[in-house]
Amino acid sequence: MESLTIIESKDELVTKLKEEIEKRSKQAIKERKQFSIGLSGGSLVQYIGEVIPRLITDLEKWKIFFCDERFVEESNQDSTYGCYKRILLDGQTSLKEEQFIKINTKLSLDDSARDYEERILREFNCSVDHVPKFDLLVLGMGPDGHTCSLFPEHNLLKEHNRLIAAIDDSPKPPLQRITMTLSLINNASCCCFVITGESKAMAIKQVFSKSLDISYPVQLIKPINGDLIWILDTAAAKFLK
Ligand SMILES: O=C1O[C@H](COP(=O)(O)O)[C@@H](O)[C@H](O)[C@H]1O
Repeated sequence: MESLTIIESKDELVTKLKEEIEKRSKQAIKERKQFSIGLSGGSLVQYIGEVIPRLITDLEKWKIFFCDERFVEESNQDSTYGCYKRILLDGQTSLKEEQFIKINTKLSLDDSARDYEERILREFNCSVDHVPKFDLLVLGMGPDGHTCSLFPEHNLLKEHNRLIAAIDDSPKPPLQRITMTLSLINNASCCCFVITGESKAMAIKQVFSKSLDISYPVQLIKPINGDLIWILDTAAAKFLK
């Protein structure tokens, strides 16, 4: 199933995202007693920070992963985990640090990517030849059509062997990052994009024109056996009819 919702205000966005997360978490917890969610960084952090404290869900059963992460210490303002930690831990919610599966920045970049992949496999009780199935990945998009740390025309778009990969030449700072690859992302039960702001409008127009001439990484997100949800604000959707 693919759906598109265009929202008028931040309150409406938070409500829509809350509905999706609540629905998916209830179903996963009912079926498997655990909910696995992957979060992105950037502008999404503020929305997730408003959604999670309002959710009716069993937060204890959550495992939170990162769709991509900047390879910096968590005290650095670029750290996605660091941003979530400041708004979700320290008493704002009942979430605990152990529920976050995060990268180890004490290792080298490549070892950290391998270590993060192994941790994910362990959390899902998967062997190396099985691809974990996340219940929900919440994704963003940059004005250049990148998602996670998968950038236009980058070699990582052709990575089929790894579930997690390192990038040390990111066109958007910081240079070093760790990201889910397309194989892992497209195996999720649901990929939900949250895209806001006028700077994304041209890329959105081209993505929805389904033109084969343009190749944005977001166009490669097609869950094999799952749902694809687009939540856009009116600014990002301004060229859509
Ligand atoms: O660098 C990143 O950018 C994308 C998009 O961020 P936004 O601020 O334009 O929404 C984000 O989804 C990704 O996680 C992040 O590392």
